[in-house]
Amino acid sequence: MTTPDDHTLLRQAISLAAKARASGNPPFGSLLAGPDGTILAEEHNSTLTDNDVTAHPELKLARWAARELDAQTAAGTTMYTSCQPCGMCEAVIQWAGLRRVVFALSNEQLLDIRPGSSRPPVPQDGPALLDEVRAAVEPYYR
Ligand SMILES: Nc1ccnc(=O)[nH]1
Repeated sequence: MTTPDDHTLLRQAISLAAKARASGNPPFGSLLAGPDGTILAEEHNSTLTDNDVTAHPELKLARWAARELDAQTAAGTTMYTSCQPCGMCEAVIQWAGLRRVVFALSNEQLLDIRPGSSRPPVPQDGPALLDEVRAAVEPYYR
């Protein structure tokens, strides 16, 4: 459920998407609104100008929140974003302790506009060297 107040902030995220495009980047924009609704930080996509495929606004904001917000503030902070976060960003939003995301365009709707990015799953080999890795890891948790 989204409210008229959500829509006001969502419109600002959409204007950040336009700003991304004007700066030579794909059109995605996001912002964080704190527990009282004030805007804490804004970002737009900079994947092309930064030459960094991970430079999504959602990721940059979640990392900012992880560094700058205490747990209680993070839990009361909402991310407003022009497009639903991708899997990469969703995980980082979760780790940062944010508890609500409001998006305009869904990932499914984005697929109708733009073909999906084809990044195949990365093969992972392991586990291996259990004794050696346990010696490095276990003392930390004891
Ligand atoms: N939700 C998003 C999809 C693609 N790129 C972005 O920056 N954000």
